[in-house]
Amino acid sequence: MGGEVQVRATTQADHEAFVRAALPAFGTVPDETPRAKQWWHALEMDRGLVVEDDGRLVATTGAYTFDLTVPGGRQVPVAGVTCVSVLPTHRRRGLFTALMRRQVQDLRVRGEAVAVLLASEATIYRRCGYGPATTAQTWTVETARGAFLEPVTDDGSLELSDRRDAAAVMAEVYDAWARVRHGALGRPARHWEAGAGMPPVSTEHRFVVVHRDADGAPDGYASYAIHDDRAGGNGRTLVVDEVVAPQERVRAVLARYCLDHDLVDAVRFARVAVDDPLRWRLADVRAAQTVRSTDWLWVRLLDVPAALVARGYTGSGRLVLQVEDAFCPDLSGTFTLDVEDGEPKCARVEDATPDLRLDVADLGSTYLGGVSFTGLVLGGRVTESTPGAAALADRLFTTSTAPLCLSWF
Ligand SMILES: CC(=O)SCCNC(=O)CCNC(=O)[C@H](O)C(C)(C)COP(=O)(O)OP(=O)(O)OC[C@H]1O[C@@H](n2cnc3c(N)ncnc32)[C@H](O)[C@@H]1OP(=O)(O)O
Repeated sequence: MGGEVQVRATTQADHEAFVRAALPAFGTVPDETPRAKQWWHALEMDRGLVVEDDGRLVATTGAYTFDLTVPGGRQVPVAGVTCVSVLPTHRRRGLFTALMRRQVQDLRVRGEAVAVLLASEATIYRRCGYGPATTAQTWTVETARGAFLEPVTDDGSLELSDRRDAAAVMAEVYDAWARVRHGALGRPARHWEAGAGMPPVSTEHRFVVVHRDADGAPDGYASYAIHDDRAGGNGRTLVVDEVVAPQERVRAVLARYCLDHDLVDAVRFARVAVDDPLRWRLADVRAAQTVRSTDWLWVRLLDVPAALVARGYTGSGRLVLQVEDAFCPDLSGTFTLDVEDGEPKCARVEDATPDLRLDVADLGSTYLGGVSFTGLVLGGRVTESTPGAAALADRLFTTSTAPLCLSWF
């Protein structure tokens, strides 16, 4: 293949070829993947893009239609970019770049102000304007050190179920949680139905303990499996995929259930926020060991004013932001952000002197309130032209709890 890279949109008829083209880049074989792990059944083929070489698909990308909960509580429609792949035989010829350019154009035409993704490598996506906006941690707590400082009061009840029987209740509780947690992505019904994702969305077996309030309404769940590695000297570990409950007290009840489980030496909590309050419940504040900490959701603003007015802020203030977007130069510009009692107005301006100069990827990092402007100034990413502008931006943008995304896509 030579000349300009030709990108074309997919249809449903491309589904099998798309999957067969995308999976080798990740080292996965479709025919050998158990049904419970076949996440590709929820792909939206009317949103896919591919490159062909001699009639064969050699590069792919797709997008899911999600809602993202932003600071202030609105749920904003976003593109969940996925399946970015180039066959190993066709790398470093600009196919990825061509796909991502076309995708950004398509998403803007659809009117999506924000795109998000989970990055396989941290070095790929900044060039396309994405910045890391949430962090996911994994904590291990030895059950012998897992006592709480104070008991958690509860007038509800717990019921043990599994992924198959509890799916409808999990979807309901998850939706209630996602509506109140900034950084959360909605989980469309077709993802649960197709088992598209990682546990507990995939249909692999999981124990699911459901919490019900005093009236019997479900208001929390924990999904987990127990790994037995006594032969390897590591004992039994209860591995929690997610503890989901809109109320923190109910999350604590579910965490207590996991820590009290019989015949378990340690509990591993996956997808935990950096500031998860579980740490403060524990009598031994060193008991929760962070065994992994990684960037999770990456954010790319496709329409700066629309994205900035979609979220809420804290207090009042005025900033002029000069945003550089090398990947989409026509999106570069200077914008005023006027916030009054948390409510924003944002406009593109031609002649204002900027308070902060930053790359669109860095604005993406700050969008959900989990990354501070001050940190980015100190790290050499953001230029502060007006003294105190980064501190003002932090007061406006930063949220009192860290954003959290539990989705895998
Ligand atoms: C949301 C998701 O789907 S995450 C999954 C991403 N996909 C994967 O990890 C699968 C394995 N990797 C791949 O399929 C490919 O290597 C891709 C998609 C990452 C890159 O595809 P390519 O077509 O080779 O990229 P392309 O030729 O457009 O490169 C553009 C630039 O990015 C750089 N680049 C490409 N891949 C990487 C990488 N993994 N790390 C750092 N830089 C990279 C190139 O060097 C090039 O830089 P330059 O413009 O300075 O010369």
